[in-house]
Amino acid sequence: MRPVLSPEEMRAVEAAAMTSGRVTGAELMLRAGAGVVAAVEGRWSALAAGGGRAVVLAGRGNNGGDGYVIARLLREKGWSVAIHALGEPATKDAAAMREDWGAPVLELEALDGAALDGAELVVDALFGTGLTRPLAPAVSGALRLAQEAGVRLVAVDILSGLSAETGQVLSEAPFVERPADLTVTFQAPKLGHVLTPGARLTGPLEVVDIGLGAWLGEALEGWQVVQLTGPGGAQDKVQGHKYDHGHALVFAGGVGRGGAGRLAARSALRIGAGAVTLAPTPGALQENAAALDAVMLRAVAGVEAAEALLEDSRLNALCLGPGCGVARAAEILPVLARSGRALVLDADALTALAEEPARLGDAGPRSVLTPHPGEFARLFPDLGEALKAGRSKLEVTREAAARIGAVVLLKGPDTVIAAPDGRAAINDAGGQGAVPWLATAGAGDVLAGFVTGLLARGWPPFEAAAHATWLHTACARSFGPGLIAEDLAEELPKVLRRLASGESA
Ligand SMILES: NC(=O)C1=CN([C@@H]2O[C@H](COP(=O)(O)OP(=O)(O)OC[C@H]3O[C@@H](n4cnc5c(N)ncnc54)[C@H](O)[C@@H]3O)[C@@H](O)[C@H]2O)[C@@H](O)CC1
Ligand SMILES: [K+]
Repeated sequence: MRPVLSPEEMRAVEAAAMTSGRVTGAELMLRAGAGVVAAVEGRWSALAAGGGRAVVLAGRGNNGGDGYVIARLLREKGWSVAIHALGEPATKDAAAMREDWGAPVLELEALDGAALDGAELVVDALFGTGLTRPLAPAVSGALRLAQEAGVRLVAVDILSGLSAETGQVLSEAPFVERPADLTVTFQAPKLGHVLTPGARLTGPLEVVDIGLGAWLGEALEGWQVVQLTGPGGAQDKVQGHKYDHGHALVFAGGVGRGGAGRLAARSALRIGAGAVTLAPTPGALQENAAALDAVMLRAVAGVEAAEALLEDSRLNALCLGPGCGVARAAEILPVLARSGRALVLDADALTALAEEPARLGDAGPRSVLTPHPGEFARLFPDLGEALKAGRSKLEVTREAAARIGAVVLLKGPDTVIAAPDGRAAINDAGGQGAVPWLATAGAGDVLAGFVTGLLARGWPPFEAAAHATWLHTACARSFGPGLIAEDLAEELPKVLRRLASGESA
């Protein structure tokens, strides 16, 4: 796990550092520029010898200021460097760096194919965390030329055109969706690096320490967003009886509709719930019995049977939705909500909730809702619209969680998990660690089962949702292409074994 900052938080960190008097903006800019050059040399050792041709695209703000530093450092290493700038520097520090460059600067409009011909490196220092409006066509046009020339493209802080806040593309003209060959950011990743499409367009990301570590914690007391980069807690089961690890109850549907529930149930068992019971309709008991061994079975016809079953206080985590049927989910949901147990609501349970929005608050603080974007938009139509209109996925998920007082896990290549208190985690599976083969039928049922299993083991809802999400992608990554949902839970032991031995998952 590592912190992910909004542009505003990054500015607060920078301001705290400068207010302390221990570092100046110019010093930070010099460190940033030097960090980019070192990252380029580290990534492409052939470039470390210098002597190549580089084109630096510089904006008018401090991102451009970093560009002037990079240009000067490359020149000192024997590179031939041309700078194409959007205009005169508009900040004091950037102007000072332009001064230190001391050589002519070309206009951005003068960038053409000839200027890029034979170049080994294009440095994009047009806009960084300050981008708030769509790129003008002249700017995206210059970027497009560089992207289409096939020259190595290094983005300073963030690819220009990406919002560091939302990860959305901000551009008036169509934007070439070619990922940067390297993005070098400072001190900590920004939201725009982990939310899609930013995660994909960022390309490989390097985070350079520019000496702001001391102020990170101090300035960000309310800072609560993390990127899931590893397991979210200890894996080990402590010694004990099976019921010391909880007993999960997964509701399933009627005849011929048991697959999703079985996947969820098996996944809950694999992730370590001490016992798991599947509860289909009485008519579907036989077919489920034929397909299950370690997972136990109890038929539940409706409300009364559910209530009777929940008298068993060992059943401590419930899962409603996968393959359950909307009518059945709607009928049983109030019983489960009243029970106060930890509760995962997925699939048909979410559809049932969307049909009766007044019940959204019933879920309760120990619940986790796991919608995909379509379900999310049905549950929270205004937030779904806001998302479509470019509002941050992080913010809408947080708002949804705060509204209903439960954890919301909004799926996608950039799954966002938000707690009602504002904590949030982003699982970036859309960028470098992309696992496209995870988009397969039943994968969501497995995720619901993983969350349920961790809840049964006593994990708090936010941590359970975050950790399950991370393990889910780790399983997909470990299995690789050809994956079907059945493979996910079967891959889990291998992933857990690797984690236990300290290897990466
Ligand atoms: N925050 C920090 O601690 C550090 C920041 N540094 C650099 O400074 C950058 C941020 O600099 P700035 O805040 O000056 O912002 P930028 O250089 O990203 O943008 C410059 C200005 O352009 C304007 N603008 C926004 N969208 C526009 C558009 N579509 N067309 C035209 N103008 C637009 C904004 O007013 C913005 O302030 C970072 O990305 C990073 O590269 C580094 O120098 C080192 C330290
Ligand atoms: K940039």
